[in-house]
Amino acid sequence: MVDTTFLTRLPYSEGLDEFGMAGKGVMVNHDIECWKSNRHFFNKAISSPSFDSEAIEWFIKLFKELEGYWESLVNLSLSNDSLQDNENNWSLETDLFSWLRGIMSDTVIVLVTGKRSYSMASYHNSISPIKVNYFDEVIEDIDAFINEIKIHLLGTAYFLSLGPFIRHHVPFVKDKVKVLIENRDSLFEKLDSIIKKRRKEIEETPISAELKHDMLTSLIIANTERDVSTAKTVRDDLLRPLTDIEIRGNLLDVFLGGVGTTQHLFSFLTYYVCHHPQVKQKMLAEKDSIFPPNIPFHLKPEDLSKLEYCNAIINETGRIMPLVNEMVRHTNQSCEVAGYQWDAKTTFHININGFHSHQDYWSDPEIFNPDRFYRQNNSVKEMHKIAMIAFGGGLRICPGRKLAMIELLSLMVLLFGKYDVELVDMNAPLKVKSGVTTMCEELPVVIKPRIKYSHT
Ligand code: HEM
Repeated sequence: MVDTTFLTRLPYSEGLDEFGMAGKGVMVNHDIECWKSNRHFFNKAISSPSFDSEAIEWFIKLFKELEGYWESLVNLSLSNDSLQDNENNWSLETDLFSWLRGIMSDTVIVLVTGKRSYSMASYHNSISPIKVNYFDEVIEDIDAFINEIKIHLLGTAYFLSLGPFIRHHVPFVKDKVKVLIENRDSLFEKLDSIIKKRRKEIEETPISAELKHDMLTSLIIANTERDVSTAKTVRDDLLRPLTDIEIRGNLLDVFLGGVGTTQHLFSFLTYYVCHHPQVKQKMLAEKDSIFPPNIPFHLKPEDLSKLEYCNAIINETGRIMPLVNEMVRHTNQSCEVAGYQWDAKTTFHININGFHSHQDYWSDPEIFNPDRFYRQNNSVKEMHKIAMIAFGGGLRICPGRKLAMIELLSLMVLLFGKYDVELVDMNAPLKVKSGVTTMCEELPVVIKPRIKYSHT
């Protein structure tokens, strides 16, 4: 029997109801039965082996596209002849953080919707006099969309913590809330339009024809005659097709959870790796031993698990610089925690950084040391299981962690394997903003080809 004492993240909130989030999707869904069925479909849609392969394939394609933009920027500063002569001798100073926003957003959007967005192209066009053309994008004005997601995520706090009178009548607050509601409407309209178009495409596809593997298609066909999957992890009465509003809730959550997170974590990782040359060396040695330089390779899901040290670097980055600062749980029944009795309807705010820097679990917790997670014995693994909660824990653990690891490991292989990445200013502190989450703001780097590396 599963212990459901701490299954709820937040209690019902009339503010979240007004913001269109209460009882929808997975992230802030207070209704356990509804959460269970949404989470079941969410997990199913993003955890199939074909989804993992597709994630890597798209990531490789999008990384190639990114290299094309860098090449175009380098070409602007070198004549064609000198570029030919110096194929391995150019350098590009650029904001890696902005490119990461592009590649991570474009990856999640294509995997979720099955259609392209052009966030990297849009960033390229904003900094280069040479513009690239793109067409057939699933979301017009991708920058506005990504901004709307960020505003919605940060704006949730207003609806959670302020009562209706303050939200709608107090000067300044009411103006901010009005902007947030307009932002919500614009965001929901875009999501609804994506769902409606895909529903129509599916309806027009003959029953005998194979459908795409993207998350949106999986959510639309779930428990309909088109659903070929038999995997069940919830009670039969919860297995019913999802409504468009429920699908919108899931799409919103995958974008809220999946668009910015890996971008920030990879920025932190790059910063720490650049400040620890011995870690960088060990990381490159591992990569080169699995994918030798100058021998073409094609990344596959099973290759990623061989990258034990790269995995350890990601874990250590998530430990020392957790992206999400609080894990929240609300309980509807009285309980005992840490030797104290707690009444029903208590909300617990768990300080993730407190766990990650606790002296009982970690020696020298302020030191960046991926070896803590490298080739651990079982007792260390068990100890770290409760002390390391970068992706949360229990039944509400992050459902996107596998996709996040695929993106992060693939990028480590492709970027650091092929390019030498250095910070522009080694003395500059990492520029971050911290609230419920810690977000990177920029990461100026110099990128050069790794001399002995040839293209794959
Ligand atoms: C480095 C990347 C990421 C980090 C560090 C991260 C971290 C977290 C954390 C700490 C939680 C709270 C878990 C808990 O309360 O126990 C969470 C929940 C969640 N994450 Fe992630 N996440 C990442 C990437 C992603 C991605 C790529 C997606 C989508 C594909 C995603 C979707 C979600 C969703 C939907 C939830 C709510 C789950 C629920 O309440 O059932 N996350 N994440």
